[in-house]
Amino acid sequence: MLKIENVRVSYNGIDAVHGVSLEVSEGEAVALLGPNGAGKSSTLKAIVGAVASTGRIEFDGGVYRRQPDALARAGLMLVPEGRHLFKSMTAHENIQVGESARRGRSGPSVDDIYELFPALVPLRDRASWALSGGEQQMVAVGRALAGGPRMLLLDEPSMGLAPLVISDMYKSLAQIRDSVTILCVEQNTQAALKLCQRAYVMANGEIQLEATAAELAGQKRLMDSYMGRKDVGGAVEDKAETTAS
Ligand SMILES: Nc1ncnc2c1ncn2[C@@H]1O[C@H](COP(=O)(O)OP(=O)(O)OP(=O)(O)O)[C@@H](O)[C@H]1O
Repeated sequence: MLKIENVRVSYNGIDAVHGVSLEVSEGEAVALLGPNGAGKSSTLKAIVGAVASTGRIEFDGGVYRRQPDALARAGLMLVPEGRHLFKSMTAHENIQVGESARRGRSGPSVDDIYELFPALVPLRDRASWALSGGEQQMVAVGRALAGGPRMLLLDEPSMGLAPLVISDMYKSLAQIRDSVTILCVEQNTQAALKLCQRAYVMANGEIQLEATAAELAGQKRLMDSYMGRKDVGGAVEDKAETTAS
């Protein structure tokens, strides 16, 4: 469904993504893992045309080059890092904005979205700036889902959230996994490997490893070394998994 080949991104002449190729088939949930600065977000931004890039981006059989609107029309939607909600609009209005991008595609109704995120029901009329990080993340995912995506690109859905909130977010994502194809960028390897069937591990702007989630789940030491985590007296120091909201 999504195939990118030899994608390169550079900022002010400095390469951030060095020729990344990856593929996600329809119906799959795939993780793109890696430490800070690996180039994960830049790869997602290149896919949706939010940064200049070179290389080939194929979605649903069509080749796209710097055409963000065309990709959104084709049903590829990004939930960006930091959520980027319309802060003065309510939670409900943000979700309605998503619905207005549906363009005839089928997908979950607004009621379905409240069913997926019941915590949003009493908050629907609250301005988005007054929501917690976890609640804003629910609205951001709900807004993208309301657009009836065929594929969702999720950029660090766990970022800045407390462990229990991450767990709830990932339970909701597991509920939509069978109806939407997913590419999920994460530093929280545990959460992403539970959601996804397969993963790419990225470091220094390159894909270092591709494996099934089951293979990677059994390779904790290897994953920790890729993610730049160190063992502290037997307990693994993992900023991404312990950051509170
Ligand atoms: N707008 C920008 N201008 C200059 N350099 C940038 C810009 N955005 C990202 N970079 C650099 O590109 C490299 C890759 O960054 P990117 O955000 O893609 O990594 P990441 O793997 O998503 O990291 P994180 O998990 O910390 O978000 C980093 O060295 C970063 O400093």
